[in-house]
Amino acid sequence: MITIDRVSKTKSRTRILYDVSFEARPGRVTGFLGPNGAGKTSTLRILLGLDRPQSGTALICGRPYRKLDRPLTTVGALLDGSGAHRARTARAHLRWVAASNGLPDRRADEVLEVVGLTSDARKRAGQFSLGMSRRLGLATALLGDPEVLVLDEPVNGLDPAGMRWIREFLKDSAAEGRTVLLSSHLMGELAEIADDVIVIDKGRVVIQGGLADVTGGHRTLEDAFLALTAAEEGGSW
Ligand SMILES: Nc1ncnc2c1ncn2[C@@H]1O[C@H](COP(=O)(O)OP(=O)(O)OP(=O)(O)O)[C@@H](O)[C@H]1O
Repeated sequence: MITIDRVSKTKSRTRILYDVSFEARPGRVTGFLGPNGAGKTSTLRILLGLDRPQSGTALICGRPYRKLDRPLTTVGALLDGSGAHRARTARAHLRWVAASNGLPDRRADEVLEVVGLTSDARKRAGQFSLGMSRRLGLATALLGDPEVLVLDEPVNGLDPAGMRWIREFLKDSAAEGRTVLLSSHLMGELAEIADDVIVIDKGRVVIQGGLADVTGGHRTLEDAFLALTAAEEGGSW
């Protein structure tokens, strides 16, 4: 469960988040949708304890990230890149992260298998393609078998097969009872996978609810969003 309650943030004297509130529930894929610069990454960074809000709270399973002990066992996150040092092999990277969270070495091989990287375990992260790096990042997020997954633009730049793989993976994760929160600026992509949708624009949540409710009487989620924001300044989707 993820609970964001009236989170506000100012950066360089500019307000970038205004009382952002939403929930992401277990067993569901929640899509956090908005154009470039809407505030998605800023919100996720606060949720993951990488930044502090001026006001409001962001909780994972009822606690702020910083209060989780062995956080990897509660939440797995995928932000930019895989997080692995270029010179480290995939397996060495995973073993290192596992050890830092008190997890056994064998988890490295288990998660490599889950993401389909077993045959690349001895390759250095610097030799990985974008799709492989994304899989390695996901493997890292899964090390602690967390009940919550948070992913920032996980399909960005992936080829259709990679996109489909992540989509299926996240759906299966939610079906197993996990809370899955993913951000995207790709409405079509989110419409394929999300059960619930939160739309953010210029730092404010403009609508949230089940996918069908948010799409409402509109043909697509994109039409719904454009109608909501009256296509201010043309947007940048
Ligand atoms: N360090 C900073 N100083 C000032 N403004 C910032 C800073 N970091 C982010 N911002 C601003 O905050 C707003 C939200 O940025 P954020 O990266 O959260 O958006 P986003 O929805 O993730 O966008 P994208 O889809 O482009 O990744 C943007 O207007 C951005 O310019």
